[in-house]
Amino acid sequence: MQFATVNDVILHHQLIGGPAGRPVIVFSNSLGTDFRIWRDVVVRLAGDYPIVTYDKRGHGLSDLGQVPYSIDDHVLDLAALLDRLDVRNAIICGLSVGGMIAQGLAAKRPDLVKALVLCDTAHKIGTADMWNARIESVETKGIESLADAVMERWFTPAFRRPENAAYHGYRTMLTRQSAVGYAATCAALRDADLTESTRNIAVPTLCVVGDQDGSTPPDLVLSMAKLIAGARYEVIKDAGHIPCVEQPEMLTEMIRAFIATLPAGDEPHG
Ligand SMILES: O=C(O)CCC(=O)CC(=O)O
Repeated sequence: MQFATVNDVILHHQLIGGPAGRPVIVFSNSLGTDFRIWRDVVVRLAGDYPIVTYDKRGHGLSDLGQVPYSIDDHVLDLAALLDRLDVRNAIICGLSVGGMIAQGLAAKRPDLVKALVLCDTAHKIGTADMWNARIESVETKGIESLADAVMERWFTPAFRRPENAAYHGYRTMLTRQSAVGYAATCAALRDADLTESTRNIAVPTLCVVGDQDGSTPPDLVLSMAKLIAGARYEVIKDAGHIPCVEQPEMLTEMIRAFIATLPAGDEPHG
């Protein structure tokens, strides 16, 4: 099954089976991307763990739904998708807005969350003025008008070489997203301040960030890690905002090492 209707939107997703008794790893992606950004991490983990990837509403092949969105809309979508797939007690790995969705899920549906990997994200990202300016640009001039500036935050200069086909491919991924879904998710980011609920996160948590992240820099991610009791904090060298694309091997190793520290539990999935 690749498409499921939850909360009145069709969500594009993928469930890759894995050995029984292993926790499911769920990946939630960032603003302006779809679940293909996780590919190079997923291929390294597939076979060892069941894996769920999905396109949040307004992105990839998922529906737009009612706009604008709140973080709760995205959180409730993921909760409903995991209920539909009969996944509980999962490791939720979220990048940027996907990491805010992961934090929100841990607060709202702790039964679904065994542990968190919070990647290049924070409890609060940007300011209202910044998001309102971004929404206005997207609505009046389209995503293309922002794309070069976004690429500078997402990727290191080494990745942005003109001859790097992957760089052009991910730029195309950004510009082909729905401008309406992108702006609606900017509104969700603008309105989200998870400081209080993130302070109460009680599951094992790994916080990671690219050393050259221009969207959620290391200091910001560290400030989130400090809110969460016992959280680990790791910096990935030679990566911008999207280490699953730029340094998938390093990120996968960090995820594996983190999972090795987790207690075994009851991890059913359908
Ligand atoms: O990537 C996200 O989900 C939000 C943070 C952001 O603004 C990314 C960007 O710099 O475009």
